[in-house]
Amino acid sequence: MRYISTRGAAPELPFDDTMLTGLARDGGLYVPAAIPQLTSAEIAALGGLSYEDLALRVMTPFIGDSFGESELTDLIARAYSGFDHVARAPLVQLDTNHFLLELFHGPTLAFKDFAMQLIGQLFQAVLARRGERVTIVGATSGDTGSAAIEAFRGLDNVDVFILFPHGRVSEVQRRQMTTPAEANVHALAVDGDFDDCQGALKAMFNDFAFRDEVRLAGVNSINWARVLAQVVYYFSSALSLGAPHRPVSFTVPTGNFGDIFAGHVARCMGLPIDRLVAATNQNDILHRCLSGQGYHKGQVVPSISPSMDIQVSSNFERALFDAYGRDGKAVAQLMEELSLGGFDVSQGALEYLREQFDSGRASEQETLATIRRVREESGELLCPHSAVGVKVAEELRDPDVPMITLATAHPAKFPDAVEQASGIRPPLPAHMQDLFERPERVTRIGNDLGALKAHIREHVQR
Ligand SMILES: Cc1ncc(COP(=O)(O)O)c(C=O)c1O
Ligand SMILES: N[C@@H](CCOP(=O)(O)O)C(=O)O
Repeated sequence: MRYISTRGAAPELPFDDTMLTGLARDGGLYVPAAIPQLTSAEIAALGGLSYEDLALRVMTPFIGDSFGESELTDLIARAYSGFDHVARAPLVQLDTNHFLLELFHGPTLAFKDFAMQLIGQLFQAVLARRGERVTIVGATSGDTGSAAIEAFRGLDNVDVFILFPHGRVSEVQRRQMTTPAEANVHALAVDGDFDDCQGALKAMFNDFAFRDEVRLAGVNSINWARVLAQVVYYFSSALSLGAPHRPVSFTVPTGNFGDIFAGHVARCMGLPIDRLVAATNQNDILHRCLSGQGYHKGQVVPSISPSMDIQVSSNFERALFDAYGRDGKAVAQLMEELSLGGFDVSQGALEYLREQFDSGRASEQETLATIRRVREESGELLCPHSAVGVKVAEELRDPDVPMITLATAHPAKFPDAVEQASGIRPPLPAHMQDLFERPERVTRIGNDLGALKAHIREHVQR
């Protein structure tokens, strides 16, 4: 399996190099040169497997010979051993034909653990094999950062620097990032929003001298391995509800477009998915774009679902690559226009995108009302991101097709919003009970690329 860049001007790579490289050297994102296909009979044969066995079967065609089967089996087993639910991604029923896919049973209580716990294992295996070390820099609106720190804390051959927007993550999220004591963990509170953090990260990748000097690696969904690991739970949940004999739909709380893009990949592999719905909060650039209004940046507005407070949605580039017939030059041109404020999508590309993705948005009041109502009606306590998903799913779903809404985080990560909506303050699980007593270690830093690079150079362990 070879990987190519969405901007068409970077070297093709195998899976392991793609994973270590992160952003392609032409500024694009890596995607498989061709998506592996499964027949209906092959999908049916995946029914009843454990999550780990399913992960092996779904991911192997993308990984090629970068890892042997027994090594990969072992790494997958280690990745998911810290989850607190034997099904890893259990489904619960909310209503007739409406299901919630609980993706928050990993160590940091968000869907990011599915990919990050695995990537932690894959990185360690490749770095040990090659005798290399890397500097991971990540941008986060709250959940990627804590998941990355959890996956890489204490490793000898990795430093991890996490850029998060100061004052714009929940207190639980912040403490998850600032309380680990390991010397290789560096939490940086940036005076800016998530787009500033992600912009700085991409600029670091595009500065080849810096990139090569610190041996920069990325674990945001820039990294194809992140998207790949997330494809698995689309299969596990659809199989539970009768795939491939019965199509299902998904609604995905969306910000950086990585999670829903994983659903798109599952569908391209042959999983019968009827609708893939992107649900946004008031930062609704994706919903506006899919509604035909072009992709034009505005200000990021803080919300009660802070992990989705994003305007420049990184993985949308992967969808645009497909929408523009895999024309890297066309995508590079669009990204150039985006750096100046935005772009209009051509008619043909828009038709493709609208065939693949539906969309909707939830306001702050609608999100709060959904948390309250779902709690009363079903007993399920939603985090605000999952509530955005449920609200949009209820609006758009076809009653005859099972709808699966992704519950992307545990409500205890956002206790203020959940309490405001429901009157219930969700307790942290046992392993995080003392989170508020642990000492914090964080560097406040300006939204300044030079200062960020200087800080990383100074603190990286050589
Ligand atoms: C809890 C939560 N829900 C939803 C999202 C949006 O996911 P994506 O950025 O993959 O669209 C995020 C951030 O990624 C998140 O942390
Ligand atoms: N919501 C994310 C933003 C970064 O997304 P990623 O999937 O590209 O890592 C977060 O919680 O940090």
